[in-house]
Amino acid sequence: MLTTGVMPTTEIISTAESSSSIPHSSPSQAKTALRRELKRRRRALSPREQRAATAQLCRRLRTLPELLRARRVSLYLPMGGEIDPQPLLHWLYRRGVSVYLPVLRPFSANSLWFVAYRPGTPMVKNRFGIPEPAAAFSARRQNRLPAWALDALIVPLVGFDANANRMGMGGGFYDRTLAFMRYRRPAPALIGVAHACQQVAHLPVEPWDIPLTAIATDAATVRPQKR
Ligand SMILES: Nc1nc2c(c(=O)[nH]1)N(C=O)[C@@H](CNc1ccc(C(=O)N[C@@H](CCC(=O)O)C(=O)O)cc1)CN2
Ligand SMILES: Nc1ncnc2c1ncn2[C@@H]1O[C@H](COP(=O)(O)OP(=O)(O)OP(=O)(O)O)[C@@H](O)[C@H]1O
Repeated sequence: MLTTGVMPTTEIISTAESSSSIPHSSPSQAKTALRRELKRRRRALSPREQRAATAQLCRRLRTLPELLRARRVSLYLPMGGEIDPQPLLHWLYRRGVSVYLPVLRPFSANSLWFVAYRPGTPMVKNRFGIPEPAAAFSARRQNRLPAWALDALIVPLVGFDANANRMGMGGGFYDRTLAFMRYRRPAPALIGVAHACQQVAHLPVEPWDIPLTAIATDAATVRPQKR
């Protein structure tokens, strides 16, 4: 359901590109307005609503087969009202799963590395103010993995729809990092997570979008219909 009133859905859909090349155009006004509205919605949740949503989300994530069989998992540290996957950490550590965080890759615009996150990992804030493993720690090869070596990624979403299409922060970080998934198998499971209130009726599918395996919220699990 598109309850934002920011833009008619048809206008949002009409911004989808049909070409297979990856244009470096600025995002459409409709997409920018929708992103702003969805970020406002999640920031508007009270601390109590945030805590309840996080607990429900993590309960749901613990039942997903993709996470039950994963040995190497990435998650993220939340900002700006994002739903918090951190209660999952103890469950993962207890089961001997290796946990990784996304780190902004140096010398490679808008793409990510995944760096080991365990007790004692030295942390700094990145340019967006999000804590991430410190540069010297991330620089050591034994502390990091490329995305293809993970079994599952928990991916933060700004918006999603009933067909598990996603919208992120707009930097193209995850799409660039996961672009290999178009040709390389096996590929990690991609589990998008968001608050239920971040669902909209339809999102445009961009040529560079990498499809998610599933989306989990505090209220539901959404899987893409057969393509
Ligand atoms: N928690 C978290 N970590 C993450 C991501 C994310 O979406 N959430 N990312 C997913 O790609 C990557 C970082 N990408 C980002 C892309 C854009 C902005 C950004 O535009 N920030 C605004 C303020 C935030 C807001 O508008 O709410 C800014 O710095 O001005 C932040 C992170 C890796 N780590
Ligand atoms: N594989 C890629 N190679 C080059 N540019 C890319 C690639 N994927 C996405 N981009 C660029 O990134 C920009 C942001 O894309 P989009 O608006 O879809 O971000 P998003 O999916 O919301 O962000 P994120 O992936 O960080 O969650 C677009 O301008 C797009 O051209």
